[in-house]
Amino acid sequence: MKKILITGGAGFIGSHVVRRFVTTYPEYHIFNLDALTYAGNLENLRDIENSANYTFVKGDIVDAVFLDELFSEHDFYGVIHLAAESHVDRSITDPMAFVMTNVIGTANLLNAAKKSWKDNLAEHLFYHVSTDEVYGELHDPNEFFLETTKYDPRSPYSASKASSDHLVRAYHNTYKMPVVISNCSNNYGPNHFPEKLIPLMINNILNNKPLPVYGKGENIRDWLFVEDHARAIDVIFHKGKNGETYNIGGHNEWKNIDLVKLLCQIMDEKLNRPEGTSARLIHYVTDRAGHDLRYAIDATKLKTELGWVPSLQFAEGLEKTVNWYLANQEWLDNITSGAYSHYYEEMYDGR
Ligand SMILES: Cc1cn([C@H]2C[C@H](O)[C@@H](COP(=O)(O)OP(=O)(O)O[C@H]3O[C@H](C)C(=O)[C@H](O)[C@H]3O)O2)c(=O)[nH]c1=O
Repeated sequence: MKKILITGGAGFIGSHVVRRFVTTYPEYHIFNLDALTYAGNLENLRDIENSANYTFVKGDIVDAVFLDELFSEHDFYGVIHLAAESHVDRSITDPMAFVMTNVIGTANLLNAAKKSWKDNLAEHLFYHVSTDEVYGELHDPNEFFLETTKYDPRSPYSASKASSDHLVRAYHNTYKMPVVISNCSNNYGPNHFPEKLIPLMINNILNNKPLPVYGKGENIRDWLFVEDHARAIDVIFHKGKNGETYNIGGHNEWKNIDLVKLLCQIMDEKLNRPEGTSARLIHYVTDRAGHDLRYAIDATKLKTELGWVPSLQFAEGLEKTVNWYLANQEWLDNITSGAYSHYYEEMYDGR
């Protein structure tokens, strides 16, 4: 049985990747390593936690000694590295947390893998899951990020992810570690922590709280359903070429304000509220510092070389997402006011 280590598997994207691998590949044993910081939540994996091919390990990738011990205990065939601090706003107020986890943590993981795999390095794989934010921002509507686009990270978050991408490439070039990297656009779907735009808006609409739209709401993001991202990771892990980078995206660009208005409309329908009720909650607030204008990704390489395309239309994905939050209000309440609320209150100002 091949052992695979997935880091950050209790988080939003990580939990979807863990579920996909545990349920699709009984021939693998999946180890989910997660520090269970504020956004990691084992509730996300209740349905698969008793699977014979699944083990949860609590630990922090910043702890190099712990990682060395873990790698000496298990001969992992591969690593899929998703553990990261991911919220841009938090990176503006606390950049060092991002440097520690995203840069130092990734370096520790690469080192532990390199030491453990030294006798047969070529037979292993280190997969780094990254973001399209490393490419900076776009202004020309006809331009898209390509795998060859020069890195231009502009927030502490994206700079920390760019650094970790560079470290992974450095281990490939210097030590010949087999690696793949993917850079994905904005994800949405079930289990998304309600600090990010879509779940925050859903949560605030449910609770009749103001909907904070940064600046004029003109910034553009490309949205991809999280299960489509997990499927892309599966495809790249199995078929990606050693040393290559793959962009992943939904080809689904939305101005923030249009997306918020659409969510208001869907929520009014679902909650049987008169049309326009939720939209009245929209508040334009001070813009994010250094707010990137537009992210748009070209995922042609992934399509032509590995055959991946997104499976869900946005309308279908949003419908699924909203339905999930309505059916799982306890999950949301546990984070915002229940069992996990101290994290939410401490780390987030509760907008
Ligand atoms: C939370 C919030 C956000 N926004 C705006 C800011 C952005 O233009 C957009 C999406 O923000 P969010 O923080 O959800 O996501 P991004 O800053 O685009 O970054 C996300 O997508 C990339 C790919 C990652 O790699 C990040 O890890 C992930 O967090 O909505 C608002 O207007 N109001 C709000 O309350």
